Amino acid sequence: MAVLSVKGLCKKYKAFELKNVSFELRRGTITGFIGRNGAGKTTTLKALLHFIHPDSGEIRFFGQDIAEHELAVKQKLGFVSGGADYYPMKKLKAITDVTKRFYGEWDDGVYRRYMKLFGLDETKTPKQLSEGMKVKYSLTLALSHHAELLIFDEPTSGLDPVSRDELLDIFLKLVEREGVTLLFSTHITADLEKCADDILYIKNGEISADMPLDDFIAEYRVARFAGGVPNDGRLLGVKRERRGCSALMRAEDLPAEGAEVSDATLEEIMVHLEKE
Ligand SMILES: Nc1ncnc2c1ncn2[C@@H]1O[C@H](COP(=O)(O)OP(=O)(O)OP(=O)(O)O)[C@@H](O)[C@H]1O
Repeated sequence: MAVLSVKGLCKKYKAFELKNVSFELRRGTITGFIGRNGAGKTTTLKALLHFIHPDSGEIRFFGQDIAEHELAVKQKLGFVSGGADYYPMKKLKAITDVTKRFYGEWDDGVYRRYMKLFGLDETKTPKQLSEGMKVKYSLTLALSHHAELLIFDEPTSGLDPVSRDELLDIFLKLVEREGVTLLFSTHITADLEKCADDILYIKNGEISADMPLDDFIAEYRVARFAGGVPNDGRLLGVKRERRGCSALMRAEDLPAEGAEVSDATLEEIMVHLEKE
């Protein structure tokens, strides 16, 4: 049974549409949710959790339909989208006390451990925290009730490189030791190369790739040209570089004439594909 199964999720706004989004998450895996600004990542994540109401689609967490079992499902979930901006003038301790009442599996020991690790002080208010610290506090709340599935919207974007690395280590440990499943959106593709098993790639409201990260990366090569680019239909997303040009090629295609061909990073694949 999939930890999360999404079928035909649709949501229409005036100038944007989430089109028939379908995917599944396997237990004990990390999935990176990628796509350009405005591609529909936050809309998808919020619609999954019914923070916004989808127009149609079936969403099942742990085999249960969220529309029918919302409270039971949310007990087993940790969700973070942005920092703690609610109750800006309340002390963290007061916010924690309210939050923990909701969760049957709340674990004060785990909470204290993350508060200490992230250097958070309970006597402060969200207003007194930096953006990165607000995210860390939201993550602490999400990580303190033994959630089986964690869904985070850009959890690393406001963090310094050391904190980002620490957080990715936490993700890997949670998966390894507790079999937790994680879905998170990010623009920092290097983070995914460090920890993701699978990627989910959304383009203009539609899923354009859903597969193991290693397979996705293995599908492509980067071809670099010192001079002009040959007129070759197999070259994808040609772009100018400081010296010459580069393009993406499918790995099964023959190297283009005059090109220096190398493995592609996830960032290179995205940048070139988005030019198509
Ligand atoms: N409440 C809303 N009403 C109308 N349009 C909306 C609403 N919320 C989001 N949108 C539109 O939906 C589109 C997708 O937005 P979304 O926030 O899901 O993108 P994203 O992939 O998360 O982008 P980013 O990487 O910038 O966070 C955007 O064009 C946005 O303007």
